Parts: sequence; structure tokens; C-alpha cells
Amino acid sequence: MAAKVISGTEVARSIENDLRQQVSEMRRLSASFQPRMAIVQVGGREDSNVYIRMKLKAAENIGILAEHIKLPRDCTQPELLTKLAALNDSPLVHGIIVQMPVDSIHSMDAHLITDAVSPQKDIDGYNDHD
Ligand SMILES: Nc1nc2c(c(=O)[nH]1)N[C@@H](CN(C=O)c1ccc(C(=O)N[C@@H](CCC(=O)O)C(=O)O)cc1)CN2
Repeated sequence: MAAKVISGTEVARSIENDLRQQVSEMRRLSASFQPRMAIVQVGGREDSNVYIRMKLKAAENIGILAEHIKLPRDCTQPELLTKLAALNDSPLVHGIIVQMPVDSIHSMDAHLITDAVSPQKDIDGYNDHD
């Protein structure tokens, strides 16, 4: 049997089209519903900046509002956890991504941070509680 070459680009485009239709249908059923996600970044690593730009563009392409929340490198773990708790509690935010690695001058427990995202909003699948 001949091998079949699978185009990652075509698969990605198909997934994006499906998601766009799902978002559109949700908004048709509830005109007031506006899906929103938050991408939380600590610091300013350029590799992370590239990936975040890609995520923001992808969200825009399917009709999801994406907010890029940039926290400074001197952000402490309690401050980051407080921010994540606020996003967990916000009825306006439906998905949360914490861009890894957390680029802080302070020590951070990566698992504690990713597990602080509500499982119901963990659209990245980093949470150990899932
Ligand atoms: N919150 C997250 N942070 C980080 C993740 C993540 O998934 N969630 N992963 C990396 C960075 N990153 C996205 O942010 C990411 C990097 C690379 C890839 C990937 O699939 N790479 C492919 C090659 C892609 C290409 O060059 O075409 C590969 O490695 O085969 C996905 C996501 C750390 N932070």
C-alpha cells in the first residue's frame, strides 16, 4: 500500500475552519456570547512572544477575543497566582493559557502555576487535575 502524505497545513486549516464554524454557531444561538481567552505571560522572552503572536492570530481567525496579559519579570508567584484566580473567577473569560516558561526573576513552581488554572478554563491541557 502506497504511503499517503498528510499535509499538516491542510489539517490545521481544517481544524481552524471547524472551530470557526463552532464559534459562529455558538454566537448565532446566543448573540450576547463573546468567547474570550487570556494568555498570561511573565517576562518577555522572544520565543514566547512568537508563540503568543501565533496564538493571538489563531484566536482572531476563529472569532475568539484573545487578551495578552503581560506581567513584568519582577512579578512574584503570589502575584501571578492572584492574577490567575481573578481570571478563573471572571465569567467573561472562558479559556486561560499561561505561556511557559514563566520568565521571572523570582523562583516559580511551574506545576503550581499551571495547576492554578481552573480545569474548566485550561484550554492548554497543562493542568495535572485534568
Ligand atoms: N502554555 C504553553 N507554553 C508553552 C508551550 C505550550 O504548548 N503551552 N509549548 C512551548 C512553546 N510552544 C507554544 O507556546 C510551542 C512550541 C513548539 C510547538 C511545536 O509543535 N513545534 C513543532 C515544530 C513546529 C514547526 O516548526 O513547524 C515540533 O517541535 O515538532 C508547539 C508549541 C513552550 N511553552
